[in-house]
Amino acid sequence: MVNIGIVGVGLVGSELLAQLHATSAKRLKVVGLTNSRNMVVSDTEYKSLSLTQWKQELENSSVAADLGVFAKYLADAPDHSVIVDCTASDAVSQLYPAWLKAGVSVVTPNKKGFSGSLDLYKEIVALAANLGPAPVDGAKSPLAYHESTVGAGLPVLSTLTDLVKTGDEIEKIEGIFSGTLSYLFNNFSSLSSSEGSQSFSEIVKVAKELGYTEPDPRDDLNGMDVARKVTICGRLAGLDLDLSTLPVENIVPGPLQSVASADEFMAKLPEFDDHFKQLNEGAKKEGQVLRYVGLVDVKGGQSGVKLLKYPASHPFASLQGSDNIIKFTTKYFPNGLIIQGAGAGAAVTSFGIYSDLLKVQERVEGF
Ligand SMILES: NC(=O)C1=CN([C@@H]2O[C@H](COP(=O)(O)OP(=O)(O)OC[C@H]3O[C@@H](n4cnc5c(N)ncnc54)[C@H](OP(=O)(O)O)[C@@H]3O)[C@@H](O)[C@H]2O)C=CC1
Ligand SMILES: N[C@@H](CC=O)C(=O)O
Repeated sequence: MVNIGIVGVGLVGSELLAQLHATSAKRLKVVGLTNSRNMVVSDTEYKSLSLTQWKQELENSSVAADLGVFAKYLADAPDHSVIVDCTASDAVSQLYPAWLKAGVSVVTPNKKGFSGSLDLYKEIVALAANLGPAPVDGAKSPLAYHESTVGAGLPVLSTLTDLVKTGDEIEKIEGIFSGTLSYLFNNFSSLSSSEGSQSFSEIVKVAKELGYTEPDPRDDLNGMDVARKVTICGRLAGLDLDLSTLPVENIVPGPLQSVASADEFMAKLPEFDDHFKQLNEGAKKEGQVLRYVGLVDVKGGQSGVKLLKYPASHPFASLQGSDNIIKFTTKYFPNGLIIQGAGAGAAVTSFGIYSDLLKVQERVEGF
């Protein structure tokens, strides 16, 4: 039996609990939940918390959130424990090394720990038995899985890891890595779209309502979400990519880059609809569409993130909905290995996290 503690029960964390409940996961047991205010943990016997009443129990809990106490509770469990970080918090990701050192595995869709400081990344890799050279010691070995940090539930990182481990040589990884920006430009910049269709700001609003955006949608439009995914893939492919030096095209209009809150940003975005309309019309006149792409250029050193134009015949031009498309060009796959599908939203993200939890459970229990 594997104990699970979930940090962050917003959109993605709640959906994960719903998926665990719907499938009555037999060898996974949720024993702790915390948001930034309150926490609940089970008793000393680590019984499962209620997967139907958890919201009320967390809201009514008189125990203040304390990630130190939360992690110790999980580390003290008789069976293997996993902390699932479903926040977008940098501060929470800084705690992964301490959790791993205490023997607790980490599963997360949070990109911060794997794309932030290279030192933190290398420390996590060195401590997790599945990522680095740490000795594997059966059920005690802590593991770290983060499939949902790139492409939500799409098998992007597991495929990349397998290619690297089996001796393939990655030349480049390119694609549309953002569900939000895919949805935005698929709907806004199509050669068949009629005049007077939805404005740019209206489509951003829908993407937010559909759960595709980051908690703060500026993190999507400023390119940082894609830059983080490019950094994560680049590091797995052997590059020491760093966000501070990666070229990133920020498409947030200048005057909106410094507004105080996400709400103010959303309220002012309609003032810039004409700016985006003109960009789109420029592309249309050339018979092209706009697409926001990321590139990991292992051989050529040109990794980065940009808004580019593509003709209708290009595969990026005909994507649907929030789909991501990621193409690996490698020694084994000189014509490309392509992964495509829904790349954002609570259901697919939680599917990726749940699959990672099953990998931990299979690895520590052997079935
Ligand atoms: N939406 C998607 O399609 C995808 C999302 N992701 C990632 O999933 C993660 C979660 O996203 P989402 O569910 O939309 O985010 P939400 O904003 O809906 O939820 C975040 C949760 O984290 C909690 N939280 C924040 N800081 C802390 C803290 N310091 N300690 C404890 N809890 C904290 C919040 O608590 P409180 O309410 O108290 O503030 C809230 O419960 C993000 O990292 C995102 O990038 C990854 C792939 C796809
Ligand atoms: N905001 C992100 C969510 C998944 O990582 C996106 O739009 O792709």
